[in-house]
Amino acid sequence: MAQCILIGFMGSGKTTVGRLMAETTRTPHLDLDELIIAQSGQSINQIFAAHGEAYFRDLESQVLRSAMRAEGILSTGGGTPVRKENRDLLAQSGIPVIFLKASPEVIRARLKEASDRPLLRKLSARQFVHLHEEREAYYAQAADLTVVTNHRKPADIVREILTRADLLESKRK
Ligand SMILES: Nc1ncnc2c1ncn2[C@@H]1O[C@H](COP(=O)(O)OP(=O)(O)O)[C@@H](O)[C@H]1O
Ligand SMILES: O=C(O)C1=C[C@@H](OP(=O)(O)O)[C@@H](O)[C@H](O)C1
Ligand SMILES: [Mg+2]
Repeated sequence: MAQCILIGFMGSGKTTVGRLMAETTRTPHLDLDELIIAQSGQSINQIFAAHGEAYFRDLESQVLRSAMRAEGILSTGGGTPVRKENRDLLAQSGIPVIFLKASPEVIRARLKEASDRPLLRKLSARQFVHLHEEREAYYAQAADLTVVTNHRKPADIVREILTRADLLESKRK
């Protein structure tokens, strides 16, 4: 079973923090997007372009189910907790869920050059803020622990999560 699950908006740092946390604790890192890419042999952009978002979401739910059973730190995609089926899986898993929270301004700065987030490309500034607000409600609802990541180094964020090991352990018992 995964040690913990990281959730949060695109650019909140789930992949970066998950990778570093896995390295620090010498456990595997499981990243839903990377698993989907490996399984399908296509990039996230290619999957969205060739098959559409619904197809991607089906793959995501399928990969989530198996990744949760594996040992490691699990980084989800920003859209994972939007599906009720996925939220129910998270809630019933007994695995600690950590919400990496970042403001729209910080996220926009981090993802300014990113070309691998197909959902971002088509959003206006207003729509971006709206989507962020809408999704934060799902993240907050699913989280056992919320860590604000604005203007903090990944190593500092990992340290904070690891100081909460007691809380995280108690959920797994
Ligand atoms: N704490 C941080 N401070 C500054 N930049 C960060 C931080 N965490 C992530 N980034 C950068 O933001 C971008 C998105 O990070 P990523 O880990 O892919 O986020 P997510 O998986 O949540 O979409 C990357 O360029 C990454 O280097
Ligand atoms: O928020 C989303 O709906 C998505 C987030 C992405 O992952 P990151 O949150 O790791 O960027 C990736 O799964 C896909 O582009 C869709
Ligand atoms: Mg990611």
